Amino acid sequence: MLKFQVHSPGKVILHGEHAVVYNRPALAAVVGLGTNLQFRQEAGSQVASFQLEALNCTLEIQLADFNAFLEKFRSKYPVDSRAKLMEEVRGEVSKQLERAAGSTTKPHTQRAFISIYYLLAGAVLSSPKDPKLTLQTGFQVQVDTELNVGAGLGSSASFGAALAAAFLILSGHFDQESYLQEENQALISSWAYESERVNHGTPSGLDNTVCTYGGMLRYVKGQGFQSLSIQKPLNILLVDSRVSRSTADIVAKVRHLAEGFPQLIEAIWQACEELVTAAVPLYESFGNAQDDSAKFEKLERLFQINNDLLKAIGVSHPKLEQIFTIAFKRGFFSKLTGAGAGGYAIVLLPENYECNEVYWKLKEELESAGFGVHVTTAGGVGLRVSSLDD
Ligand SMILES: Nc1ncnc2c1ncn2[C@@H]1O[C@H](COP(=O)(O)OP(=O)(O)OP(=O)(O)O)[C@@H](O)[C@H]1O
Ligand SMILES: C[C@@](O)(CCO)CC(=O)[O-]
Repeated sequence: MLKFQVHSPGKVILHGEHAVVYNRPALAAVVGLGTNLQFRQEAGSQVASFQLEALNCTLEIQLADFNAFLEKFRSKYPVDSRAKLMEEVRGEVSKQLERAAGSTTKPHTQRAFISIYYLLAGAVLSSPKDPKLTLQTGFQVQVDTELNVGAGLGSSASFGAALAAAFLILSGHFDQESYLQEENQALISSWAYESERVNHGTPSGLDNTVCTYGGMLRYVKGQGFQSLSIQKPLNILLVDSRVSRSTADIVAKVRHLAEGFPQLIEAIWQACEELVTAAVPLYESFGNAQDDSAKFEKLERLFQINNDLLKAIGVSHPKLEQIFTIAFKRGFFSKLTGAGAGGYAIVLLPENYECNEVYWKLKEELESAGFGVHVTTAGGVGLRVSSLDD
């Protein structure tokens, strides 16, 4: 019986959030927090069951219903039509949820169920093993996460990448030994992107790419990415403003602003691009010299400029401003990350920050002001599959 686990990291955008939606480059990196998925096939079971800890719910799919759905889809559409598949899955899931719980299912749960059903059906329909593959053995999937959902750390892409890897292994696209091959990583990332599409209308593709491949990377929508060759991960403090918001809503508000003042906002995107260009060599050389303090100071300035540009497009929030002020007062530089209007801020931490008394004061002050604080690194490894003991 198939049994394995997947760890898929979350991400921070270091520079270029929002600008990336308008085809400008962004720099992003994985963080040391992520989603953990455990997959166990169960002999004799006819149910696929999903325990989603973050949403405090368990979702079930009866294999007989799922196989009937696949058969109907195959008879009506080309199996590689993702647009049709998403449409059909939305209909099927809302029927199933209505049957199970009336109309009481929360939006997060509904979206998670659509992602699960869509990615599972997509992986099985495109199986290289058998064009008529159906699921014969039930399984249990347990998903735990260290990422807050809807806070800018890419929980949806991390969740989608973990599901994609599990379902692609289940349907024979690759196995635990070959998932790191280039074409298999590209497949995981492309299905994680599909999961993102369930949540946002037009994601840039940045989040699923960085979660899958890891490290730190420069990304341009529609053009792919380049991995930065960093010497070592960067130390950062993630600060949770505890203000939740919807990425899709904020992206829509920024689009409205950009339509109202096209040249002005275009100039901001141009500045964001220059910022990424200036930042890349700094990140790539950081850590290769005895004394990095001059480079670190430049990075701090770039953090500040980037944050001010994001404030200019209206995606800050009074709680984020409070975080920036506390950090600045203690001599640290910070910026919002991701969509903004809440979610997380990142504070840049110097080498040996633990030996610095001011760091501990900063942490204490942020915590007593009610913010969630988590020290981590930016730029570690991407999605990993490993074996699972009982
Ligand atoms: N651990 C999880 N378990 C179940 N569903 C999850 C989990 N993490 C994310 N999701 C799904 O992702 C959706 C959240 O997506 P959203 O894009 O709003 O947040 P995010 O990815 O954390 O933020 P951002 O895209 O700004 O980084 C949820 O509605 C849910 O469907
Ligand atoms: C705001 C945004 O740039 C980042 C969200 O994490 C939107 C996107 O890239 O899709």
